[in-house]
Amino acid sequence: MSVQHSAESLAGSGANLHHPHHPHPHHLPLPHHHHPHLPHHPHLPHPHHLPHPQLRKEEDLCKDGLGYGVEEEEEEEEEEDSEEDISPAQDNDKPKILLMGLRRSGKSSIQKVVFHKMSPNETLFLESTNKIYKDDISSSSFVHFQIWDFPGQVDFFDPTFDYEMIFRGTGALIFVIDAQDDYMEALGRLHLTVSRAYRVNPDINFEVFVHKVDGLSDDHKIETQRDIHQRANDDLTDAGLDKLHLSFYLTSIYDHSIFEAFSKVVQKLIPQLPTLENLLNIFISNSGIEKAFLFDVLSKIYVATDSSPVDMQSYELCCDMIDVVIDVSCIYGLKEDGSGTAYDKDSLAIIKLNNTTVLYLKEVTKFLALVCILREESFEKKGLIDYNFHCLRKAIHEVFEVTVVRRSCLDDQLDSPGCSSSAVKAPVLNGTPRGRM
Ligand SMILES: Nc1nc2c(ncn2[C@@H]2O[C@H](COP(=O)(O)OP(=O)(O)OP(=O)(O)O)[C@@H](O)[C@H]2O)c(=O)[nH]1
Repeated sequence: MSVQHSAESLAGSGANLHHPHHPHPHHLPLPHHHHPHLPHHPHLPHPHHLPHPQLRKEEDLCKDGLGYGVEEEEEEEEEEDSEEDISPAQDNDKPKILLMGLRRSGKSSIQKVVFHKMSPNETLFLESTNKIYKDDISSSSFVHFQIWDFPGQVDFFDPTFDYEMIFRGTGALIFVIDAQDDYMEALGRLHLTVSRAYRVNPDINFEVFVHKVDGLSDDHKIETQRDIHQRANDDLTDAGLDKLHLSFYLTSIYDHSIFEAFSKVVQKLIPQLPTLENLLNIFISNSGIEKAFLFDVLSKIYVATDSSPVDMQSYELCCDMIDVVIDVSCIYGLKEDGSGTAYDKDSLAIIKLNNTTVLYLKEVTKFLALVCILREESFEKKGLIDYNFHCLRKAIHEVFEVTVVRRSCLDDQLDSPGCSSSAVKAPVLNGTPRGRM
């Protein structure tokens, strides 16, 4: 059970509901901390089919005399839909994201803050990681992968460390550099790590988090990133690895930058991204919406957004909206005995800010929510928005249903005795053929 609510004038300016250096509201010890009530479920990806969303402009709706009537009729269908397991990957098909970097660079903190709702201040007490820690994100989230947190002192020359096996099944390698520390040693380690990984699997996405930038001034941040970028790329050029591409992000666990960076890392691993982006573009342009994000509710990673640029304030505002909705639902939406879920198919929230901005959140799947930012005038056409949302939701379900069908066909083929496994190509994730591990 969830709470539907509309809160007027929640934030003064409509932005920045929290200060970066204070614990974020979602880190306060509210009941959703571990999201115990978010449902649990299975998964899948790969659509190559763009469903026709049939979104409508206002005139079309009026012409047909459609609107809520149609929505109500189809509501029952939707209920069934939302019980289905729709998410991007099957167990065998989970991409791995590796977190590497020197000791104390912040790897475990990143993993705990983004995926386990740990408060940034609590990370001060994290103990050093001594062995590879594997975290399976799939049971509670749409984003479906394993994160492997490595100890800082990984030794590539240790014969018990089978780095070939590890890199072969990897979708993304995140290398964390402590920007508050002298980073020359980290750069040497970065070079060694990425060059080894690249030789084993050139399809890995190499992501460099220039981390702990909360302690740096804006100018210093940019200068540090430029310097690290330059040195890392020079090292690669000297080693003849010009084709190895590194992406850089300025991150901190004390603000939303770590969630934003992780969103971008994860998006590169979602094959349906262009389709989702396209659907969101059609949706916003037909509904008078300024910006729309498709969020993984648990992690607050945005799985997709329309193609207009993302500004940090809008992203933060939408993250805060998710926190508010889940917190209110946890407090007032559960049954007395604590049963029920804080996020379900009825989850819907509208928040009107006092600067004529409206925030609109609605459930899309068990794990995904659409969060939109729009102007008050556009919200007058709420019927149109609701109708178009209904079409968008259906299309998103179709995108992942197609994938489920494709996957199960592929599995049938692999299992059938007449079919040699070599006759069927291994599933490809972002160009990375993945063996079953
Ligand atoms: N200021 C600041 N400190 C951070 C940030 N992220 C992590 N830290 C701190 O950095 C310290 C080390 O963090 P860990 O997450 O344990 O580092 P690690 O890389 O996992 O360390 P090992 O397990 O030894 O490899 C902790 O005290 C964290 O609180 C950040 O964004 N900003």
